[in-house]
Amino acid sequence: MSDDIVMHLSSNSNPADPSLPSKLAKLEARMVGKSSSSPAIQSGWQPVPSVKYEGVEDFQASSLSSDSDDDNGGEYLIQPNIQKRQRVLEGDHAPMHSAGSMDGKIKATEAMESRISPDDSNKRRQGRGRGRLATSRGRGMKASDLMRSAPSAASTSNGNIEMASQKEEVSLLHGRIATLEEELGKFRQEAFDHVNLSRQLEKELKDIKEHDQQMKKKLIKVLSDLLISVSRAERQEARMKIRQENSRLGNVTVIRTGTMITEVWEDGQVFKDINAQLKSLMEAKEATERARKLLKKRQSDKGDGSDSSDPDILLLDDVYKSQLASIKREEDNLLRERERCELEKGRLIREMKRVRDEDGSRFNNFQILNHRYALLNLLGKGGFSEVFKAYDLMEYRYVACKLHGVNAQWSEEKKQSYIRHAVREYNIHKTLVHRHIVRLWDIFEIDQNTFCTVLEYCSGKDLDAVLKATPVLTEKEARIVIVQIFQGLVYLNKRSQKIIHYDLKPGNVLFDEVGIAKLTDFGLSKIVEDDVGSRGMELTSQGAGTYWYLPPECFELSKTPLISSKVDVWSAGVLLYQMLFGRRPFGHDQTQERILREDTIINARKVEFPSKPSVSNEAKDLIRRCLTYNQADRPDVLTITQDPYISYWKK
Ligand SMILES: Nc1ncnc2c1ncn2[C@@H]1O[C@H](COP(=O)(O)OP(=O)(O)OP(=O)(O)O)[C@@H](O)[C@H]1O
Repeated sequence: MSDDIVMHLSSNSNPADPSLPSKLAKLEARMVGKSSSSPAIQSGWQPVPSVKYEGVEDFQASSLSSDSDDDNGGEYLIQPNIQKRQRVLEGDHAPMHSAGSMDGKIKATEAMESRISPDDSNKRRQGRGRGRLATSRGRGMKASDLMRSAPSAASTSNGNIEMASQKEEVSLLHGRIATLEEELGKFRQEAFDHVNLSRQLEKELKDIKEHDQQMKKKLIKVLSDLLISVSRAERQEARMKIRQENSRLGNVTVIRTGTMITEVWEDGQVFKDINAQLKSLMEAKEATERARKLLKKRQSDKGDGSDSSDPDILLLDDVYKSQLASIKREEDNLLRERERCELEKGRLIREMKRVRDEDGSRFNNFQILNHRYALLNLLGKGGFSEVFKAYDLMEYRYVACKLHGVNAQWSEEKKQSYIRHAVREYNIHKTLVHRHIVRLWDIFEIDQNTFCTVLEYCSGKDLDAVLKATPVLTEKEARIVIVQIFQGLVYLNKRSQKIIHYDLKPGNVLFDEVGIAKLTDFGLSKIVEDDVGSRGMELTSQGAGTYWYLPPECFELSKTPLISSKVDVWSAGVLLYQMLFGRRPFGHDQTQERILREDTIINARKVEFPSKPSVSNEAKDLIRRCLTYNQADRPDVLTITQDPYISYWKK
């Protein structure tokens, strides 16, 4: 039996359709009442070969179509079924009457329905059922017409058996339909439940999202409150420490001379104590030297040299000598202690300046910038900027917020030039991603005169602070730092767009919490354009930079200097020298102005090394190569980094 038949029956099994029971009743009545007097049986039935009666579908069609002409055509209705029955008995399996095959069809239909939505399948089933019904009727009409013209040859008993089997089959189908409808109902209920569940889940998701948002807000509030209270505590501690150090190391006092008020530094107790001890040592030294002189005089006054072996005199002389040696030792200790205190004093002065700058900053009250960066304490103040430690509330990490202030008094032209400069720096810096280069995360405007760049936070000191605290590093430490600096420079020179840093100095080398060195401040950097030849690019910002660290070509006045990565090689050489010897190779004690006036760098033809501390020849050779006076002879970044002293990590 085809799917269509199942559909057809299913559509007719609808209790709302009363026609099926009446049709069945009619069918039964015909079979019972008319079969014995059937003329077809009397005259003998002749099969009609041209009529195709294959399966129930056709039987259904003919039986359904026959309900309108039961008076004259009923006797023929069973004929095709006898024929079919004969075929079945003969082994023709084409028509699918058996319950087994019905079952198979129904199962296939169910399987199909399970793959499509119950509603859809139901609709389709009903639609197809109706369509097939109309078609079957059409075909049924033709069949019955033909049958009317054909003589019937079936016996009554055969007809009864056939009818009984049809009835059974119909009731079976009714049962099936009822099961299917029941299942359909279940599917519908399930679908309804799923829709409800998905609505409920959607609502729950929305609630969770809202809750998440609220929690996030709370978290940010708790986090920033916590950060603020830690920062407040740090501020208090810093000020308390300064007060303690002030009495020990010194403080700023105000001196009034007429109408002029000047601030001067007054040393603290530790310096007074050391100086007093040095003074008394000096006095003791002088007294001992005086006594020794007297002894010598007594010896020479006698003139006969007889006392030269006088044990008393010999002993006294040794006592004086030993006393002088002891005084010298103490003096040396005190001088070393004073030097150490001087370094502490320097640190205190910088910290006092930082705190003063922090108190004077308009950003000192823990603002949250750009709804994201919680400003904490001031790290330091540069020429036109303040750098604050901050916390990124979105990425959950510390950052350094550099606040660039454009002076409101500046002319519009100067403001624009400054902003252009900063944006240029940002555009260069933001593309740099390397372990030895400070990352630039973000830039945004705060108000008309202020904008902020957000940098990777380096919690260690910068190299300038390190060298102020410990002017001479061991060679091993110095080498580790310079190797990292060169690695950063190699990165800048291996990009498709090469960059000259141009402002390498201790203040622009930062350290993170685990001591990794990173280059920062690309404010004076130059992008080396593709068309620049091997001789270098024009230096358009002559005069900028820190002169102790710049090579001779940057001071060329007769023509526009041509520069290359060799500028950074020179600066790195100066840095290595300074780390090893505690001073810069050229113009160490000179001011920037004096370096220019006296052409210090223009005359820096040969580098000299102090005898102390002792440094390896490899280090000295590298410094000499970096500080090659003639730019043409000086190696560039990629060449100098082949030096074994720098490439030692490859061993
Ligand atoms: N990314 C950072 N992480 C931690 N500290 C930083 C960071 N950037 C700068 N600082 C610190 O902030 C202070 C000021 O930095 P800034 O670069 O403004 O100073 P500068 O180099 O002295 O000034 P200028 O750029 O005007 O020469 C310095 O002490 C520096 O160590």
